Amino acid sequence: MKTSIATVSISGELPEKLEAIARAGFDGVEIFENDFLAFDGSPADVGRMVRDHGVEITLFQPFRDFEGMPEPLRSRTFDRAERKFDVMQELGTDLVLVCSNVSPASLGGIDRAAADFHELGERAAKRGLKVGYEALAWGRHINDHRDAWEIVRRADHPNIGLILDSFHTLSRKIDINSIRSIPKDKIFIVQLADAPLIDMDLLYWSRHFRNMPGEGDLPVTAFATAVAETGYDGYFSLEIFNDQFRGGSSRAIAADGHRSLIYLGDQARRNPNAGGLTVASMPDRVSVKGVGFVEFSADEEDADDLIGILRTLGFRKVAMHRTKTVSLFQQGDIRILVNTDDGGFANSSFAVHGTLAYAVALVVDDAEAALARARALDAEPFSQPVAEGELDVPAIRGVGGGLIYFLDDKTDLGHFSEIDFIPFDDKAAVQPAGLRTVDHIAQTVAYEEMLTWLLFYTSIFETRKTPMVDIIDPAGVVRSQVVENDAGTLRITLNGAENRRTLAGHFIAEKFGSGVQHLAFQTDDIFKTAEALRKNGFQPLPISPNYYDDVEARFGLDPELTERLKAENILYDCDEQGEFFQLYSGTFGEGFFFEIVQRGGYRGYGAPNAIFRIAALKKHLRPEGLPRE
Ligand SMILES: O=C(O)c1ccc(O)c(O)c1
Ligand SMILES: [Mg+2]
Repeated sequence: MKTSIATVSISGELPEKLEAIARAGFDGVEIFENDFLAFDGSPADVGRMVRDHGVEITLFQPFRDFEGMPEPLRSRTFDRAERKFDVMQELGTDLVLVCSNVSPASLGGIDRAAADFHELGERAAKRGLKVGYEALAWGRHINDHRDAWEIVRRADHPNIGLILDSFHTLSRKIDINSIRSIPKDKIFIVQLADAPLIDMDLLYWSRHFRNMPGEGDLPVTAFATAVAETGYDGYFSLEIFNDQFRGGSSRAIAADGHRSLIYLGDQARRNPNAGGLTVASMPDRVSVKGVGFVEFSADEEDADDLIGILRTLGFRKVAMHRTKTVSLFQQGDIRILVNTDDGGFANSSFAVHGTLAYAVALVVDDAEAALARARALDAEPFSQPVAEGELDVPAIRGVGGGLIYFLDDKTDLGHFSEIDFIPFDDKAAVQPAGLRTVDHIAQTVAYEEMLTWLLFYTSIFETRKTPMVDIIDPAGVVRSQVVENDAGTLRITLNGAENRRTLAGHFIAEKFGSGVQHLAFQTDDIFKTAEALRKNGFQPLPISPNYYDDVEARFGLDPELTERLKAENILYDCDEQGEFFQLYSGTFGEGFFFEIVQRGGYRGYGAPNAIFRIAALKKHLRPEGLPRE
């Protein structure tokens, strides 16, 4: 399998697009005619520029409204084709994509179209060129790859073949089994695109909402697997028309595209019938058994405040790092590191972002295998010098440039807190509050980054994403989507902020980037926890009394329970599986906070309560309101 992407998929002028495409590691690029027309250089210049990057031109496209034209239009389309053949030869590519005719002037008829293609094949052959025919989902007569294939079959010419495009097939729910019987040498190239399921006009959906395989809801992997079952092992080429991508970062979008194809190839290769696909093998998606620790970088002053909150939450300092000023706090299975060291990555992170939970350690079966999987999926590895005798924990860069460490029990990594740390006897009088484990980690990102990180987490880790929900902030909408595993041992909520007046938007603006905005811990008894917290001097986030009237009526709660919830500022929700209780801290710094949850079998995250707690958090952060700009 070789990877390619169409220039239309990313933002910028042609040179910037090509730079980003080459840097992301693609083998090939489809040159879109408009990108080429808008560029000042000659076709030969473009061809040279592509090849200088070590990339191949996979095809030139699109050639429109060709087949089935009545005279005199028919002669003119052939003349047009000859002109494009000239350009292709100058560019240095031998394949052109002809998409099915949408012109009202075009005539139907499989044999008429086949005859046109036969003649085009003859002309192309004279120049050593090839023509691939693709059915647009909205083509006037041909809108199904099965019909396009029948035309190609009847054209019966070695220089005429089929181009498959997952969007056109899957958007129309065409049976992908029909692909399996197409001879592989008649499939000239395969284009891939995913899309979110939205009920709208096919053309509009295709031209504005496509996204990378794995980012949307279409069964693109099954499609690619059906293609691979023919024995096809050529290019899989991304052709992504997306308004947001066109305006986004060319490098980031190209990198996402490359990751999406690597992931798709890995999934397809695992199907025994698609074994002919040449894809490097890599370890399985990483199964996460839990959160090993969360590490904050801070200066002394912020660290004092943070440690103050941790103590009221019932955490005790149990160890000190041997060589760095890092303290380890623990409660139940939850470990929090507070790093105030004046060197190393933590310190650089602090210099840029201020106090922040900049690193998360995940416990996996095999840390080296996890790192290998992540690297195969283009994640950036991280390491820094460690003192003699200390552990060099495998790590990658994650959201906002922060770190994800991998710990396992099969090596010394499982004993990091004994190897790198010295026990500490905490004399502070704190009541343990029954906090057992990390329930979820909430990361706030810019809205445009949501798909990037969803793809990052779902491709590297054994997780799934839940549907997106809108969280209403008094100053705007924040989109929220969860990445989680079945066991509930990894739950990450991603919140995409569109403007800086929302709590989430304010956080990333003030922190100079994306990062962990809150940490949620689990307790088995929220009321007992609340009582212990009170004794520790914990200040819960005050919730409006109006909320409790509403919640009592909405769920038909026993008034006595409502009173207890209200007294402790606990929020309530439930689903078919069970009840859910939430208790929040106030904000720390520019909008970071802690959450405590009790979940029976409840699967969600209390989204219906978000509007109330956001209003309360904002009031806590800035009683006078966030700045208006
Ligand atoms: O939207 C279009 O017109 C268009 C053009 C060429 C393609 O390959 C395609 O999938 C769509
Ligand atoms: Mg296409």
